[in-house]
Amino acid sequence: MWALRAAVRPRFRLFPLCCSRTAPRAPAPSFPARGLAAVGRGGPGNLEGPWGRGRGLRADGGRSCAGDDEEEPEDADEDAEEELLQREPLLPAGTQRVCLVHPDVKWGPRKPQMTRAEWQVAEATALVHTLDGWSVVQTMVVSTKSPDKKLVFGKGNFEHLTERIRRSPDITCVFLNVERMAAPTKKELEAAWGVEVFDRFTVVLHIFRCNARTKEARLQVALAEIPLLRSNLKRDVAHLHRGGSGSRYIMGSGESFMQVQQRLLKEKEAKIRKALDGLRKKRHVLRRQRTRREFPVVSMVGYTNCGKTTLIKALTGDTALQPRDRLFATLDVTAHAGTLPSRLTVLYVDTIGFLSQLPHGLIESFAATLEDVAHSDLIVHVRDVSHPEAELQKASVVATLRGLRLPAPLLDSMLEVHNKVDLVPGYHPTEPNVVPVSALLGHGLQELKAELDAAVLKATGRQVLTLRVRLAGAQLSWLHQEATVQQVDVIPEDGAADVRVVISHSAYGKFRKLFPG
Ligand SMILES: Nc1nc2c(ncn2[C@@H]2O[C@H](COP(=O)(O)OP(=O)(O)OP(=O)(O)O)[C@@H](O)[C@H]2O)c(=O)[nH]1
Ligand SMILES: [Mg+2]
Repeated sequence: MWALRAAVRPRFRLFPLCCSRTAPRAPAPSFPARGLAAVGRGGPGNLEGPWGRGRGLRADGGRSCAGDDEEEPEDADEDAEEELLQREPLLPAGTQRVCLVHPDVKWGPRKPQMTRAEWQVAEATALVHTLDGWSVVQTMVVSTKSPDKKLVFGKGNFEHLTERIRRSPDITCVFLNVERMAAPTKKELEAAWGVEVFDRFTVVLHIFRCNARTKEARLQVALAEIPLLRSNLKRDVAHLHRGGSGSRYIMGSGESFMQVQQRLLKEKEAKIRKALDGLRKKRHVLRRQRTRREFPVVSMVGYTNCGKTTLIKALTGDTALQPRDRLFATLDVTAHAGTLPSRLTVLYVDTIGFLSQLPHGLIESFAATLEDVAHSDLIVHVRDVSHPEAELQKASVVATLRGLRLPAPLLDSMLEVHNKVDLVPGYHPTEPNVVPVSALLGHGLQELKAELDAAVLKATGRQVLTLRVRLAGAQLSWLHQEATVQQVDVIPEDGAADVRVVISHSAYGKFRKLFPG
């Protein structure tokens, strides 16, 4: 920063010490984005709000996921919401030795673009290892022309695969690396292989369940699960009918078992949407308050595990942030206050990471959370340039952002950060306008902060001005309140001061009106 101080004239000088717009002196605590109103109550160094409470969860309706505490319901609404979150486990408990089966589509319209089977397998393996007690004991990459067919593979390959799985007693389940598996496919594969079979949707959903902390994130996961419950319902009803144990009509209601279950599911979906709507309204109110306080918001987006949380931690010094070497470590959108060289306080929003072929329903369910990205002043796209599939990851993130229909100026002004350069000796970005950093080692952070400063000032229409104010009046304290005071040079003989401020257009307009001349 303090190049600014070097430019000071040899006069008596004051630096702002306690204004609400200056840097928090202690590292600011993190807080869920929906709790941003707290900023308005005492500045970012003095946040209060729900982030201090244990944000535990019962993620799978019975078995709590590692590291979670129970969250106390506060009122009847919360009780009802808790009830919506009680669900059957998606995946079996305990240690699992997984056989990863990857259908390799080498030709045709379903062939994945820009990627190779080995990286898809590596990503699927990383997903499995995210689950406590789960490990991949065998990996089988099997060619197929038509992954949409009921048995996914051609006859010969399928028989060969079945024999290999059947001959391996150490395998406890199979992860079939397809986006979604139809219920009849799952049933037939399980019958043939003699173990449970899961698709990417179920595995990712389970990880989401385990990692979601806030009520909103948990409800969003519950909403994303509805299609899965629907297809399970069809399977269960077919099973009941075949077993002859399901009565076709529920006594007196005139509804079949299937209709009752579907109705209940519809009601559940409506309740979840309503609860989410309530949270969304709260979020809107809080966002309005935040806009009034005019803290610029910088959203960090990027592929999962690229280092978003680590970078925010490095930029803010927020020790509450816990980066982890696992996919989807962050599921709750949280905001963290930091200071730029101009002394401007900004809020960095940590977001859920993206994944190529992330099931659509999941992204849609998280659209409300991602609304914060749409309402930010600047988007920073963090990339892991040490990753062999860095280009594919970039394409996947950009495509997802486009799908969110963000305002064009926001997409156009996006800043790209190349992270983990410490893992690529001699790294030099080939593209212009990108900032190379190592969030872990703290390399390149000053350059990044300078870029962020310029981009935030531009995006928010703020300007750096030097204003002459009278010391006797209220101008100086008004500027401390409504702008970011960078420097005050007192001119004793005039009873005045030259004040350098970062000020928004609207605040400057108010200043001129309040203190004409
Ligand atoms: N070597 C190196 N590792 C890094 C760097 N930045 C982050 N990491 C590591 O990458 C892993 C993931 O970091 P996170 O900050 O949790 O990544 P994220 O993008 O927030 O991940 P999700 O929340 O899961 O999407 C952690 O093990 C970090 O220590 C870096 O600059 N260099
Ligand atoms: Mg994270």
